[in-house]
Amino acid sequence: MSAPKTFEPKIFRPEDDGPDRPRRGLDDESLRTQTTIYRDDLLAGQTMLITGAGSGMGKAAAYLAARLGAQVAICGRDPDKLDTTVKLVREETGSEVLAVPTNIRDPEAVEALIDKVHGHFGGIDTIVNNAGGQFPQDAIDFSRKGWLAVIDTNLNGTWWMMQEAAKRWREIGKPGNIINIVANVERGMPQAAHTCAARAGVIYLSKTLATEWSRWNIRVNCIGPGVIETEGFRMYPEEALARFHKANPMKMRGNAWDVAEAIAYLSSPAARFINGDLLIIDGGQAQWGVIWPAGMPDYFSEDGAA
Ligand SMILES: CCCCCCCCC/C=C/C(=O)SCCNC(=O)CCNC(=O)[C@H](O)C(C)(C)COP(=O)(O)OP(=O)(O)OC[C@H]1O[C@@H](n2cnc3c(N)ncnc32)[C@H](O)[C@@H]1OP(=O)(O)O
Ligand SMILES: NC(=O)C1=CN([C@@H]2O[C@H](COP(=O)(O)OP(=O)(O)OC[C@H]3O[C@@H](n4cnc5c(N)ncnc54)[C@H](OP(=O)(O)O)[C@@H]3O)[C@@H](O)[C@H]2O)C=CC1
Repeated sequence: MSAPKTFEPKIFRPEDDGPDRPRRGLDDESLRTQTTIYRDDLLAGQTMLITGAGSGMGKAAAYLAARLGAQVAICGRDPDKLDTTVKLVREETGSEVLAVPTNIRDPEAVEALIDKVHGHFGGIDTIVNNAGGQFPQDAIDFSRKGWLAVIDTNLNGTWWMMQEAAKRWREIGKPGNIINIVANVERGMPQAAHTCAARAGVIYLSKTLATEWSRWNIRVNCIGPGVIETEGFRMYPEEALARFHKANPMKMRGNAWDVAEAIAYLSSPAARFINGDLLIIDGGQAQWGVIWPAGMPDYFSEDGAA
């Protein structure tokens, strides 16, 4: 008879696993060597604003966009992280990225950001709402502040960006393209209920706006990543991370480049007739597995109580 298990998830803070955790995700050296199927000038003449681009998928997307000829503006809260993207792009492409430290939760700061990018580049063609995140916890234990932080970042912050961008596009009579990075939430996700609520909100907001805003030639689409190995993995305990890839039938983790290439596609002329859609990039996780971002409680294990 197997020994009884005692695992119950508890609050996990990124520092709990110690300072020596492996750094995850594509580092600058790996980004520099990524290849792409796209032609060099695919995005030439286009200006893109990418949020949360000091790390992870946002950084990869900014770098790829610049490589494909786009003018790129980025934001995030931490200016030092943004600087690493500016430096990478400058060294690899010779282009200057406009970095504007901004908290997307602050609607006035978002308005100023849109103003600044318009002023600097003379317009914006594509906005990528990638900034976001959450912490893993059973919903019943969410603090009020924690719930509000996740909803405010992922739902409200994304909305402020969309509305400010669209108001400007309507005002100047120019077309627009919005790409929202959400998550694969179709079947919900235990220990991530706050983010599921926010992301589902963004998905259905996007589908609605794709209709309302088509009269101004503004397209709105979402990308739903599954398990994509990035710096963001620090938010999860090692024990949970060790199982993440088992949630998809390919039993692998995607990387930031997988998502960056999808962003480039949705930004390109090839996507001109795609509107209101959700592109899932998850290796088939939606049809197959489940993730427990804080670790699976005994109750749900095969030999757990039921
Ligand atoms: C998409 C797929 C789904 C998750 C499924 C996972 C599978 C897919 C793999 C990866 C998915 C990813 O998204 S990876 C990307 C992850 N990247 C990120 O999450 C980066 C950005 N995240 C954040 O900034 C934070 O997590 C977030 C809470 C959203 C905002 O933080 P802020 O800095 O504004 O706020 P804080 O001051 O830190 O926290 C505010 C309150 O939130 C609560 N709080 C914060 N951290 C907490 C913690 N670890 N455990 C409990 N509670 C916590 C506390 O009540 C805090 O108040 P006090 O008690 O007073 O402090
Ligand atoms: N990695 C994965 O498997 C998955 C990720 N996602 C989502 O994809 C997006 C990118 O994640 P990923 O690259 O993995 O993780 P990262 O943590 O590397 O990236 C998230 C970025 O968002 C920025 N950010 C967070 N809050 C704010 C804010 N209030 N204002 C402005 N910027 C903010 C962060 O920068 P700073 O701290 O400087 O503000 C950070 O650079 C996130 O929305 C994430 O939740 C969804 C599904 C799966």
